[in-house]
Amino acid sequence: MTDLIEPVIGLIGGSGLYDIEGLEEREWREVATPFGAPSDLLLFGRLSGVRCVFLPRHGRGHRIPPSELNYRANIDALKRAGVTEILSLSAVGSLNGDLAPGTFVIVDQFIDRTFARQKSFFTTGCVAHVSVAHPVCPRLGDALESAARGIGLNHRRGGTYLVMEGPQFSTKAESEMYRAWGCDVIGMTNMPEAKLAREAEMCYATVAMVTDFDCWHPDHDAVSVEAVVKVLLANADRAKALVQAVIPLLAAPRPPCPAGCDRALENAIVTAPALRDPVLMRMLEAVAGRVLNT
Ligand SMILES: CSC[C@H]1O[C@H](OP(=O)(O)O)[C@H](O)[C@@H]1O
Ligand SMILES: Nc1ncnc2[nH]cnc12
Repeated sequence: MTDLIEPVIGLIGGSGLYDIEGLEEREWREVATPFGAPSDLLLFGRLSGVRCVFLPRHGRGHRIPPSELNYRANIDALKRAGVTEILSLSAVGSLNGDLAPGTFVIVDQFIDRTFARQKSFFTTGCVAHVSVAHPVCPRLGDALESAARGIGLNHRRGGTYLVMEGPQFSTKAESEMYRAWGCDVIGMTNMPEAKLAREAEMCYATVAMVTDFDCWHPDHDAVSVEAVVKVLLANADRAKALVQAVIPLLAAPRPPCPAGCDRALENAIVTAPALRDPVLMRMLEAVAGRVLNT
C-alpha cells in the first residue's frame, strides 16, 4: 500500500502580500540554499492545524524586482522546508474583457516570455527535461475553485497567464499581440517559478488576482503602479480569506498526486550516472535527492 503524504502548504505571496495573519505557532526562519538566498526569511506556522510555510516573493517591503528574484533559491528553500504543494498568489493585468479588476483567476496555462532568468536547477553536469505541458496541479485547482465558490469570490477557473520579463509594463502592441494569442492575464513572476516547482516535484497552482486592464483597453488608462496598488490592497484581504478557506480542503494526508507532479523527475534525467558532476549532485540534494540517491 502507498504511504500517505502529510501535506505542508507553501504560500508564495506576491505584490501586496507580505505576511499571513492568523498563522499559529508562527516563526520567521532563515533557510539557506546552495543556489543563494531566497527573497526573505520563511514564515513557518499552522493554519487550521495544517503546517504552512509562507514566503513573500519580493521580500518584505517589496525590495526585489521580478528579473532579480532568485527563483531557484525560493523553490529550493520551500522544498528544504518540507513543502509538498505551493499556492502562488499574484497580481496580474487583464488581457480579457470578461476579467475585470477584482476577479481571481485560477490559471491553468502559461506562456513564458521571460529571458533573463535562471530557469532550471539542472545545468551542465546533470541535464534533465521535465514536462510542463500541464504546469498547474488540477487537484490544487479544484481545491482553490471550491474554496473561492464557498466564500463567494468573483473567480474564474482556467486561463492563460502571459509571463513577461518587465519591470516596465507592456507596450500597447505587445498587449494586443498577447490578446491575439488568447492570453487572459499578464504578470512578471510565475515563470520560471512554476517550472522550477515542477522540477522540484512540488504541486503548484496560481491564483492570479486582476488589478488592471493592462494598456489595451480603450476605456482604461495605461497601467500605473498607483492604480494597481489601489486594487491590490482590496484583493489582498480577499486573498487571505481564500487562503483560510482552501487550507482545510488540503489538510488530509493524501496519496501521491494523481497528476504526477510529485514524480516529475522520474525518467527526466539524461546525464549518464558516472558523468554527473558531484558538486552539482550535492546542490540538487533537496530538489532531486529522491531520484538521484537511488
Ligand atoms: C506591483 S504591480 C507589478 C508586479 O506585481 C506582480 O507581481 P506578483 O506576481 O509577485 O504579485 C507582477 O508580476 C509584477 O511583478
Ligand atoms: N498590467 C500588468 N502587467 C504586468 N504585470 C502586472 N501586474 C499587475 N498588473 C500588471
